[in-house]
Amino acid sequence: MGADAVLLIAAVLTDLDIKYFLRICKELGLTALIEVHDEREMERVLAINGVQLIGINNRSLETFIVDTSNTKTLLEKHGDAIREKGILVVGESGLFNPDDVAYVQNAGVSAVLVGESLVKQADPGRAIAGLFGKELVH
Ligand SMILES: O=P(O)(O)OC[C@@H](O)[C@@H](O)c1c[nH]c2ccccc12
Repeated sequence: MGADAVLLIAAVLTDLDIKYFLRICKELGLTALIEVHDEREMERVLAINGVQLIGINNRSLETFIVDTSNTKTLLEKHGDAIREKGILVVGESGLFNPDDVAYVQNAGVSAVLVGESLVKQADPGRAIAGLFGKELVH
């Protein structure tokens, strides 16, 4: 047992903190998912070397307002730079159905981070399949 990855939230870390944590992660063999919510955070994180995974949080951690178009807006602006660097993007928060997942996928994410819509359901396997528009056959 143990952790495979850590979440580094750009909103609460300085650039120096992020660089320092990235070095520690590398040393420990941990993958760092660096989370951004807005343009400024995205620009800060793109300027840091060695970033492999960026999570775009659709939820503001200040207001808790969720807006999935945040992923689209940030990828429209920074998608080229992200692809050039070979960074993978995770779409985070507010994803409840296959349409939501397809929307962030079309915007350019390679993975999704889902909480609420899965934890509220009794059968997690079925719930994950449902999120991708598939039915689980037991
Ligand atoms: O429950 P949701 O809307 O599916 O969101 C999951 C996840 O993105 C969210 O829990 C999260 C992502 N980054 C965070 C930082 C702090 C607290 C919570 C989060």
